Amino acid sequence: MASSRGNKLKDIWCKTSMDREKEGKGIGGLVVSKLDPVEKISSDLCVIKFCRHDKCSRHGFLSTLGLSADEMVVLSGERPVVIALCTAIISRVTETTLDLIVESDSLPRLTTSDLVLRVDKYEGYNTTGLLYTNLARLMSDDGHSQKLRDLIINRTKPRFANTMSKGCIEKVKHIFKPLNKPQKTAILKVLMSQDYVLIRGYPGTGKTSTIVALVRVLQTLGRTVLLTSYTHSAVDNILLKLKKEGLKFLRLGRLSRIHPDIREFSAEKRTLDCSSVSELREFYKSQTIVATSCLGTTHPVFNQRKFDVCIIDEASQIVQPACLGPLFSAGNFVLVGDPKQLPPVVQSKDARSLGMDVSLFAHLDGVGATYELNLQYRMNSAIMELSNVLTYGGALKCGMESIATAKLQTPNIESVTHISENHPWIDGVLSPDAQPALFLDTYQTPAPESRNSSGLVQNEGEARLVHIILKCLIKAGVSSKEVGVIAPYRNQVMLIKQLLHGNNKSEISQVEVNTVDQYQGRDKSVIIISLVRSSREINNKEEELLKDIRRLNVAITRAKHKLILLGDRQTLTQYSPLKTIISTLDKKQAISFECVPSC
Ligand SMILES: Nc1ncnc2c1ncn2[C@@H]1O[C@H](COP(=O)(O)OP(=O)(O)OP(=O)(O)O)[C@@H](O)[C@H]1O
Repeated sequence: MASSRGNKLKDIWCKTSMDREKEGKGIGGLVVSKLDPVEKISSDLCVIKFCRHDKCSRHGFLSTLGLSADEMVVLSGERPVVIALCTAIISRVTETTLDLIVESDSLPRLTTSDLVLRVDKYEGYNTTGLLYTNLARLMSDDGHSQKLRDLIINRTKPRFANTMSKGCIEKVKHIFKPLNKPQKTAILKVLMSQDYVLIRGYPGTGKTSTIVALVRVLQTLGRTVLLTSYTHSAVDNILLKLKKEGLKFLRLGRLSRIHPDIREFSAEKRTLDCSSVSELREFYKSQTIVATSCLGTTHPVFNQRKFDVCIIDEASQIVQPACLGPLFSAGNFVLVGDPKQLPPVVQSKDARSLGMDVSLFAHLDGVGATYELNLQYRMNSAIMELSNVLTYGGALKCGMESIATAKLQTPNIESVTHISENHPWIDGVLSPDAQPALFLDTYQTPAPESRNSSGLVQNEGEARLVHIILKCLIKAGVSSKEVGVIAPYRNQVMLIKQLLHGNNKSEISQVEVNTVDQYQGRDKSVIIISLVRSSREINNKEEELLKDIRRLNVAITRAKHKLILLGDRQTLTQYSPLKTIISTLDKKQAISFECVPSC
């Protein structure tokens, strides 16, 4: 079903109107009728009468071509080609005319002289259809699309105003107070921007806090804001903080996808008092902060109005055609992300090799509008150092001394003593003077990788070791909510979960076990990473995950106070990112030692 719907949508782009007509799915060669072409039926809607173009070679009655009253259609230009000018409802089809109900705002686009049109049955949009629409809009003739083409395709240098008025700065001074210098600079640059700004936020550097401050600043200065991200949870993550700051906003999207604490701001709830179309229109026009997902920009409000600034969070994880959607609705845009963390998820290797996983952020990075947030408030200095060696070359810095020196708190460490008698290595992991970042080498341990019945790789020895470490951490007084386990392979995640969930009520079963992708944007006091591979055998797909610097960077930067990497040094040092990490830990005597999972 899904694929047939997708194919039908593709047909609007790929099939001629003649072909669509033969299938009963469209009519081409249409022009606005010269006789009574437009009838106004309300303040917002009108009926436009279409007929065949004089020179159209197709004959036969329009009423026999398969389209009928009340059906929804997409109107496009056939000559010149302009895909998806607007949607319309068929009001009447006669032998020679087709009457369509359209929003009055669309009228100027449809009544352009010499425009020959086609209509296609609207069969619902899926994501792919929307992505194609965004690309088609980028190619359209209007000034805004042309500006976006210049900036995105030609990578024209974005423009900035030279100064900002003192009055403006005075008005927002109080919002700037708690921010650090890079955060302030980034916001000032947005205020001076005439095209776009990229805010590259390293892990834990306060991207969300900066967005929240930026929205407050823009609102104080009377500018309108469109706030988006690819996922609903990322949008609501910021909205929850805006709500805390006492800001009012409009959240578009299906109620079921909106965080329960944000639903009071949904369009559904906030328009309850509107009793006419014009009241609704006024309501939507008056909102200064509107938030939705990137795919939610199909809402009619985006045809009616533009925003001063569009902010897209987690932009380095969004494929370009999806990221484009909100940009058509704002004069200026801000992308927030970090191309050195997870890229957009693109399953197809061919698509990746053609650049589908290059986000708009990564594409525009380096053109001259990137501002960095590099002061982080998450990791202690030992963990941060690993990320610097792997990725940031020393640019990542601690925002506060107390963060740099923070240690894992283990108030009941004495109760672990009897376990560490059997497992002396536990002392090296958990004692108060143990290193904050560790690599446990399982090379001489019974921890070989194996395959489950479906051939997926796993490592039972490592899973048992994770279990022992977790038991000790919890006994030592660390809350299970503050510990996270990461594995690169889903099967290992399952295996560890099964081991922990033996007793559903135990605290250990509350520990979160997941792949890296599920952890982006979050942190835990302790992170244990089970690296699984312990073999020279090569499997390309499995290798890809271990070679991926960005994935490893995200995994290690989730830990605030303690990071424990678990794996077979001989195997893992074949992969250059892991080799870098393991040799950095060696240099610092932050140990690589043998452990025996005998319990
Ligand atoms: N200027 C600042 N001074 C002190 N603390 C700050 C500052 N900016 C952010 N923080 C703190 O840093 C922590 C991380 O902030 P935030 O959640 O905004 O980061 P983030 O960059 O969105 O994180 P992620 O890397 O997970 O996306 C929060 O506890 C926040 O209060």
